[in-house]
This record gives sequence, structure tokens and C-alpha cells, in this order.
Amino acid sequence: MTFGRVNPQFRLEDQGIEGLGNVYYNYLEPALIESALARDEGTLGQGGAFLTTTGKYTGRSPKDKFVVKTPSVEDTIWWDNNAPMDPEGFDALYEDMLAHMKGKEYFVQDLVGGADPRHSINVRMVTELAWHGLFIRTMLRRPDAEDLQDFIADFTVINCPSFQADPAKHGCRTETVIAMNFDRKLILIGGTEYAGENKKSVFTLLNYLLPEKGIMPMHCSANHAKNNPVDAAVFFGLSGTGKTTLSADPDRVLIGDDEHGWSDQGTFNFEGGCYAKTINLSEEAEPEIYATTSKFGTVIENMVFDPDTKELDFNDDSLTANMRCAYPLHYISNASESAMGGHPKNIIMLTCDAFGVLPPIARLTPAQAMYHFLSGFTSKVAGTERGVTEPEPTFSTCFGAPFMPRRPEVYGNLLREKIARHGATCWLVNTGWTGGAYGTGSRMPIRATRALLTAALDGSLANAEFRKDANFGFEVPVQVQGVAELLLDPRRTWDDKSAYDAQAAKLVQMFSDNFEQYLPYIDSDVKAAAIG
Ligand SMILES: Nc1ncnc2c1ncn2[C@@H]1O[C@H](COP(=O)(O)OP(=O)(O)O)[C@@H](O)[C@H]1O
Ligand SMILES: C=C(OP(=O)(O)O)C(=O)O
Ligand SMILES: [Mn+2]
Repeated sequence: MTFGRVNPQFRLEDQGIEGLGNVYYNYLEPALIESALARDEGTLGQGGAFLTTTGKYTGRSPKDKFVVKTPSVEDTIWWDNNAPMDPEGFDALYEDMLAHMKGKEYFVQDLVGGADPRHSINVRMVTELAWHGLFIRTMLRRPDAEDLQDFIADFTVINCPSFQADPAKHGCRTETVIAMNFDRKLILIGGTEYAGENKKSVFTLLNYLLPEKGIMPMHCSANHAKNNPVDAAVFFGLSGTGKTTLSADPDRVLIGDDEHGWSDQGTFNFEGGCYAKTINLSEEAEPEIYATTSKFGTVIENMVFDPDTKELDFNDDSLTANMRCAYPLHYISNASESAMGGHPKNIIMLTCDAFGVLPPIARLTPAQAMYHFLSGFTSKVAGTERGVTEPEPTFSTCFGAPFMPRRPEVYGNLLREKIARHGATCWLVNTGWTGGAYGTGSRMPIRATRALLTAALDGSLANAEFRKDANFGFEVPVQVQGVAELLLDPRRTWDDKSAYDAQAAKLVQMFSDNFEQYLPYIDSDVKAAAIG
């Protein structure tokens, strides 16, 4: 049996997917929640939020992600960064997955990736879990009901968490698999319930497709000035650096929190929802995001809650530190309806430096911006156990290596050309540690980061006095209204200056060791901006 609304010419059977049990096409949020509850996939939370857990996989599995090595993509994929899968392995995987799916209920969501209709793609998401259907409907762009009537997917994603892949037969690594086949226009996900795989698969797809059209795909959040969509800003950054938190700025209009394109017409969100971290989420520091956790249809993953009141415990990370909530863009009061903006006037590169070395904000020349974009630096704190004091450096090119199918220079050159053409100002912002490294110092107060961003984005920071940073050569403001002067000079925040100098030398060395791989591919001015 089939239920719901679908293009009668484009049912699963028309795609060769047959023999399933009931198929629920394009259910809206209330029916998806009813289905998820009836299937015992989770529980109803305060305000009608949907609360669930994802078992063993509470984050992405980048090592289990594969690109199928077909002749048409052989020369365009960056194979050093994307694990190859043989077409034969993929075909076997697809066959086995279809066999596994037989007789089971599936949920189909016909959605759009890309808020700008000139550059969007149609994606059909076929999910075993009703709440995955709710999640991806929340996260992507939702077509009007009448447009479903002739919807044809450009790509189809099948997500079947109960399927276990077989490394020997399918050419994968474990029972978990995310396999992308650009020729067959198919992405298969198995063996993981973490919902983020759904949205990041579509992101990877757009990162592959858009450069060919001259569009720069970016792992960034974006917002624009109130009443002035032309005054847009983008915030690049790896996970945990503050894209979602800082783009939801009460004084600006939110375009999106994670994935955007930069075309000849300007900036556009790929998505229609946000995916925020809820660990230690503070009502006072982030009132807008906090409020979404008790709204109808918000999907809450891996949070501990009171079984009677359903009150969420924002401090309990016993299931994972990566607790999440997914909500539609319009749950943030000043979100853009079109999810589009002008060419970025400011480009912020966010980093969370747990070494406590980088200043809270620095202005970058275009060459320095390219250097930091290719470096893609952030750091993870080694763990939450007491006594662990060594942070772990992470260099992930383009601030998102796991999602980049093409070579870094493809994205680097596109960005560079757009920055030059539109005269964007670039900044590096450290949301990480101050007053010492992780273990002794403390995280930069969100209030300070916000004040610095406000000054950068409203243009007032341009008039400040700047000093040249001794370690990285970029310009650092000496004084900014509303921010303690001491914070602007990380060395001054450390009690032990020689410890700071030693830590800074170590970080400079890490940057320069990492950058060696890019030296053969970059222009001489970026080489000159390279440090060490
Ligand atoms: N100064 C700061 N700037 C941004 N985020 C901060 C800061 N201090 C602490 N945080 C916390 O760090 C996390 C940033 O995560 P998030 O915004 O989800 O990053 P991303 O979207 O880049 O993955 C949030 O939990 C936020 O509360
Ligand atoms: C959804 C994710 O993105 P981010 O942490 O950047 O918000 C993720 O990395 O799984
Ligand atoms: Mn985010």
C-alpha cells in the first residue's frame, strides 16, 4: 500500500525499488511524528518536540564514507581524501540493501537542496525511520504541495539503519556505510542512525555538482544585515567552532547555519533548517536556539530528559557530547524567508583554538585568507576526562574535508576569484581558549565574540588601530568597544609569557608542516603569506 502525495509517474517502483511494505510519501510533520511514535522510535517532548536516541552512532562516520570509482568521476575526485568503492561492490550493496528492505515500511520525502531555484537539485530521501523523514524534511527545502505532482528526483538517498554492510562483499570498512554513486545518482546509507549523515550526504553531493557551474559551495553559516540582504556575511568553520551559534544573531537576519553556495547572484542556503548542538545550551546566551527545543516538530537527538515532565537536561552528556536539535529555519524569529543574500561583504573563518594562541579576531589579506581556508584549522579538546590537558589539532581543508569530493584547489581558486571580484573583507575569529590552553584557560565568552563580530560586520572595526601579529603576520585590533582590551592580545592573557611563546611556536610549526602539501598548487603570494 502507498499513502500520501507523490508524482504518479515517479513512485519507488518507477525507480526499480519494489516489494516494500507500506510506503508513506511526503507525509507532513504531524503524520511523521504520529508514525514515529507508533513505531516506538522516540517520545513526544515539551511543546511537541520529538525526542529520540541513536544507539551506538551518535556522530558521523567519516571513515565509512565512500565514493564509487566510475570512469566518469575518476579524474575529478580527490582520491586522497575520498575512499574509493568499486562499482561491483556498490551494485552488490544496492542489491543486498533492496533485498533487506523488502516487506518493510518506508518513508519517502521529495525535497529540494538549494534555496535559489536557479541552482537547486531535487533529492528523494527514502528512510526506514519515520523520524529520519521528519529530520530531513526539517533540514532541507520543502517544495509546495502542488509541486510534488511532477517531482522527479535528480538524486536519491536511501537510508536504512538496520542494514549491516559486509566489508568482504561490498568493499567497505565496517557494517556502517555511506556510499555515493554519482553515475547512478544514488547514495546508500546503512548501519547508522545518526541523522546528520542524511544532511551531510546532500551537502557532499552539492559540493561535487556546483563547482562545475562556477558556484562555490561552502561549509559555512550565513546572515545579513537587517533590511539589507546585500550586506551578507558567511562564517566558515569546522564542527564546534560556532557557525550555528554565531549566525543566529538577534541583530541580523539568519540565512542558514551550515551549508551555502556563492553564485554570480550571491549567497544561498542549501537547506531549510538548522542543526544545533544542545550541550550546555544556555537560555541566556542563546535564547533563540534554546527556545526551539520545546517547539513542535523539533527533532532532539540523544538528550537525557525527565521521563514524566520531559524536561531536557542540557548538561547531561552521558549519551554523547554531540547532543543535537534540528528545527526549521523559521523557528528563529529573524530568519530570512528566501534564505538568500548578496555577495558576502565579510568572510569570517571561525576556529576553536584550544592551544590559546590565536587572537579572538584578526583581519586577513586575501592571500592570508587563502592560507587559512586551505589550512582549515581548529582543535578538539582531548576528552572530557579530568586531567586531560593536551588539545588535539585538526587541519581539515576548506573547513570541511570530509564533505569535499574535489581537490582543495578547486574550491580554493573559486573562493579566491570571488573574494577578488566582490572585494570581500576576510577575518579569522578564534572562539576557543584564552588565558591559557585548554586545561588552564577558559573558552572565549560568547558575548566577547559577538561584540567583535558586530564591530567587524557593521564596519566600525575597520577604523580601529591594528597591530601585526608576531606569529601569523595578520592584523589584530588593539581596542574594540565593549571588549576587554586584554582579551585582544592572547599573550597578555597568559600568566606565563614564556609558556605562551613556546605554545605559539608549536602551533606555527603545526601550521607550516600541514601546509607543505599545498605548496605545489598555490600562487606565490599565498606562499609568501605562508608562515614558518
Ligand atoms: N565564544 C564562543 N563562540 C561560539 N560558540 C561558543 C563560544 N563559547 C562557547 N561556545 C559553544 O561552542 C559550541 C559551538 O557549536 P556550534 O555553534 O554548533 O558550531 P558549528 O555549528 O560550527 O558546529 C556551542 O555549544 C556554543 O555554545
Ligand atoms: C552536522 C554536523 O555539522 P556541524 O557540527 O558543523 O554543525 C556534523 O558534523 O555532523
Ligand atoms: Mn552547526
